[in-house]
Amino acid sequence: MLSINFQVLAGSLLGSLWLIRLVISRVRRRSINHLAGPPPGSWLVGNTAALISPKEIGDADFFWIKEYGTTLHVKHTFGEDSLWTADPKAIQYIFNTSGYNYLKPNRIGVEMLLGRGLVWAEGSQHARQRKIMNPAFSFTALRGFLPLFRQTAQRAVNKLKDDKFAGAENKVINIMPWLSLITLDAIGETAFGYQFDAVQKGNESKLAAAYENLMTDAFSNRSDISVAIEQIFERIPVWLVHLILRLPIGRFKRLCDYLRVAREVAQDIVDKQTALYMDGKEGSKDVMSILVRANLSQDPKSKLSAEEIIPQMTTLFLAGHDTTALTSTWAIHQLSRHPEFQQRIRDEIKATRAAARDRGDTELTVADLDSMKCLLAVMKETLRFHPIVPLLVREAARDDIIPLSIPQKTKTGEIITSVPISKGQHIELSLLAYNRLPEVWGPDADQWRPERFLEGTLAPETSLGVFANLATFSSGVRGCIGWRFAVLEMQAILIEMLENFEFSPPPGDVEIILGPAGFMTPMIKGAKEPKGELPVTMTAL
Ligand code: HEM
Repeated sequence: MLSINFQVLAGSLLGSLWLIRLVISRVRRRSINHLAGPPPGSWLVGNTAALISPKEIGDADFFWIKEYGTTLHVKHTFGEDSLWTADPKAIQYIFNTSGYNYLKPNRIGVEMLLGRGLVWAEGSQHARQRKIMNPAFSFTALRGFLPLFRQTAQRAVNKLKDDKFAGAENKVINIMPWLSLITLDAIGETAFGYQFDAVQKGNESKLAAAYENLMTDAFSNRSDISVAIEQIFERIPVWLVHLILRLPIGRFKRLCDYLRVAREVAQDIVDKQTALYMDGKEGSKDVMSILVRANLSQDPKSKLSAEEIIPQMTTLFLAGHDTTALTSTWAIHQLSRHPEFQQRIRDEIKATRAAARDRGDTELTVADLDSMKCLLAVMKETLRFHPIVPLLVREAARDDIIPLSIPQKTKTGEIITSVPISKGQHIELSLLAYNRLPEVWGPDADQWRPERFLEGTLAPETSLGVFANLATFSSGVRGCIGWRFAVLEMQAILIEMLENFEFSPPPGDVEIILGPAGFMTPMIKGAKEPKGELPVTMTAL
C-alpha cells in the first residue's frame, strides 16, 4: 500500500514539475505567433496528426505551402508552438551550419525502433560513433560491395522467373516484397557478413519474420492518443518510459518484440565474428568487421563499448534495408508509368556493357554505373519525389536566428527574411515539401520528370544535401551515412530489373498513394487494410 501511495505521490510530483517547467519555458520563449499557419487543430495533438498520420503523406505539407508559405507557425502536441519549414536556407542552416545545436527531440521513438545507435546518439557521443563508423562507408569499402549487390539482384530475378512466370510471358506481381528480400540479403552480407538467404527462403529467418509488416503495424492508422502518448514519453524520465514500454500494449509490444529479436540476432552475429577473429580469420569486408577493426585501433577512450556495438547493428539493419527497398519500389512504380525512360535506360545499359566488353571487362564497374546519366537522373528524380523519410524534427539547443531564402509574409503583412527563436523551440523540417519547391526545382516540381537532372538548368542558390541537392538523405553532421551505399545498391538492382523485365501498370484502375507507414510507402488507394504493396505487370524480356 505504502509503495502504491509513494508511486502516486511521485507521479503527481513529477507531473506538476513537468507542467511548471512547461509553463515557464513557454512564457519565456520568443514567440513565433506572428508567422502565418493553419488553424491550430486540437489542444492534444495540434497539427501533428496531419503530419504523422495523414490519409496520404503530403496532404498537409502541399496544402500549407500553397495557402500559407514555406515557413509557418503550426501547433505541436499539448498546445506547443512549432516552427514548420521547407525553406532551403533554413534547412541548410539547421542541418549544415549549426552542427549539434539542433537536437533530436524524438529519441524515445528512435530507441524503440533502432536502439541506442548512431541515429539515436547526440553531440560528442554521436561524433565519436560516427568517426568510428565512417571508414566502413568510404568509397573504397563500398566499391567492394558492388558484385554482391549485383549477385543478390540476379538471384531475385532468376527466382522471379522460375517461380512466378513459369513459362508465362507476363504476370502481375507485387514487386515490393521482392525488393525488400534483395536489400535484406544485401544488408545481411555487406553489413554483417551474414546470410539471411531471404531471396531463396522468403522471410524464414528469425529477424526477417520479426520485421515483416513492422512499419505498417506500428505506424499506420495511428490515433491522436497514440501520437500524444509518444510526445509525453519525451517529457517524462526515461526509466518511467522504459517501464511503460514493457506493458503488453499493441504497438509497444510489436516494437519491443522486434527489437528483442534484432538484438538477439545481432549478438549472435557478433559472437560468430568474434570467434572468427580469435581464430585469425578476420579478413571479412563487411561493415561490422570494418567497424570492429576500426574500433580496435582507436584510442580506448573513444572506442565503441560492447553495449554500443549491438545498437549499431540494429540501426544498420533497419536504416539500411527497407529505405533502399522502398526507394527502388518507387522507382519501379514511376518507370512502369514512364516506359520511355525504361527504354532509354535499357539502351544505356547496352551501350555501357558494350564499352566494358571492348576494354576486356566482363562486369560493369562503379565508374560505368556512374556514367549512366539517364539511370542516375531517374534515381535522383525518384529520391526527390519520394523521400521515404518525409519529415525530420529538431529542437533548438540555444536561442538563435534562423535565416530564410524565401521571404515570408507575417500575419500583419510584414515581410521577414529570418525567424528569431528561443532555446527549446520545436522545429519540423519538411524534406518532402523542400523537394517539391518550384523555387528550387522549377515550375513543374510537382511532376516526376527526370529530364530536369539531364538538362543542366538546375542551379539551386542554396547548396543542401549530400546527393543532388536533395533533402532526402538529410545533410550535415547527421546526414545519412549510408547514402552512397544506397545509391550503388539501387543502381545495381535497377539495372538487373530493367535488363530482365518490362514494367507497366497493373490492369484496372489501381491508384497508388504515398502511404503513411513510418516511411513513405506505396499503398493502393481505397484498400481495406492499409499495407505496403506495389502491383505491376511484368513482362519477361
Ligand atoms: C534511399 C535510402 C536511404 C534514405 C532515403 C535514407 C535517409 C536517411 C535520413 C533522412 C537520415 C537522417 C535521419 C535523422 O536525422 O534522424 C538518415 C540517417 C542515417 N542513415 Fe540513411 N537513408 C537511406 C539508406 C541508408 C543505408 C543504405 C544505410 C546503411 C547501410 C543508412 C544508414 C543511416 C544511418 C546509420 C543514419 C544515421 C546517421 C547519423 O545520425 O549520423 N541509410 N538516413
